Amino acid sequence: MSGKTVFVTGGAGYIGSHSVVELLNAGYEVIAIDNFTNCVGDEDGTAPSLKRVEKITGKTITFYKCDMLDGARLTKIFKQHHIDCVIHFASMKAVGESMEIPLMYYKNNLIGTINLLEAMESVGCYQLVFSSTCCVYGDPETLPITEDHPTGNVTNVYGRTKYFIEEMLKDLSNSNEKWNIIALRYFNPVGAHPSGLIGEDPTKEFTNLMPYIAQVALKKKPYVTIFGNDYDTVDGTGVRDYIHVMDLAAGHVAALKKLLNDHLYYKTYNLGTGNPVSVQQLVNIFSQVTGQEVVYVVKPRRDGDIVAMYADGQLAKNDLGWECKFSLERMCEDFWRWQTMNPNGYRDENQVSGKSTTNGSSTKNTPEIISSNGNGHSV
Ligand SMILES: O=c1ccn([C@@H]2O[C@H](COP(=O)(O)OP(=O)(O)O[C@H]3O[C@H](CO)[C@H](O)[C@H](O)[C@H]3O)[C@@H](O)[C@H]2O)c(=O)[nH]1
Repeated sequence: MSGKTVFVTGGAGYIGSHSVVELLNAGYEVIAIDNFTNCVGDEDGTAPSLKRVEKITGKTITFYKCDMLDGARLTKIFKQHHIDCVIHFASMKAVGESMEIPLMYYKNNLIGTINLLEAMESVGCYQLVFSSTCCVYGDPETLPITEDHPTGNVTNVYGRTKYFIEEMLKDLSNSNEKWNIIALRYFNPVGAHPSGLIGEDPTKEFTNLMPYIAQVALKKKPYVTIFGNDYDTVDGTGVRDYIHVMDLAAGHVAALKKLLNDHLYYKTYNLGTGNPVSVQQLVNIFSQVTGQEVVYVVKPRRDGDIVAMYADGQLAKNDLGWECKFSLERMCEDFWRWQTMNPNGYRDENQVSGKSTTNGSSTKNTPEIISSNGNGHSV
């Protein structure tokens, strides 16, 4: 058991909540904050996702509803606890939206991070795992992508905020050798915890591929749009590296262990499977695994889309002793379980009761399973 206390920003969100499960299971104490921009929060300021995490793990989380733009409050929380290390997930993250309201993205992501770093400095906490993205590589010059691939040629504002933060963290680690920072560059996280109790529940429109496919399989949307089938790829559709969110979560625990054992100053790692998967392949596999019909329509390419991105994960494997365990089939299966048990995400009445987070209360949920024997097909 680690006995260390980890401060998790964006802890109630999709990747945050799954990582909190892994942290608790690894013996860490967790203090989490969230402002509920990307996830559902209860009216009393508690997080339904984290109540379910407590149910899954049988452990308790200290939670604060807190906006990272409120630097004074952040520092106050740091001064109230002994915090050994930080995992920083919180950010605005929708690529399309970032192009429409860039100032909001720069303000939230950059200033929020600066406030966090100042709060950490104020209590002498210098261990940080930062949630970055493969977006920092821009349109890749070579595949699979290694960590030394050039960064900065980013195609959207969201990715640029992450790139700027990476640069800032690098400067910080050069300025004071006490800093010990890992930036994890995620490829495309999908799937859900195998219990079906926690998963991705976007507060805004569904835009990412797997959540959209699931909405179609649930008959909540009529069809999936495949953005372009004339790329130079295996079947003409876009290629990505989908990674199970539980593998990603385990990657954070591995990174944290590394930080607590070694002084790295500043280091980046890719978290991906290295397995290239096309849009068409994902539609087909999702349909096969779930036995649901996934209707799709091919339309023109989406503006700004990159043709193909997948990771070289060797460095994380060697240094962190971490590798992906879950197959693409398992990603679909677990995502579908979450969706069918919670067709309205955390908004459903909640069947889960358990120990509550700070100020928490029990909630209920109504599972619903829609079945059909169809397969993926186009219209
Ligand atoms: O309805 C859809 C949605 C997506 N796609 C295609 O599916 C692939 C994946 O698209 P997503 O929108 O799911 O994901 P992106 O790769 O565009 O972006 C995601 O992964 C990035 C890293 O690669 C960032 O993390 C970003 O925040 C996150 O949204 C792309 O080829 C896209 O064109 C479709 O064909 N139809």
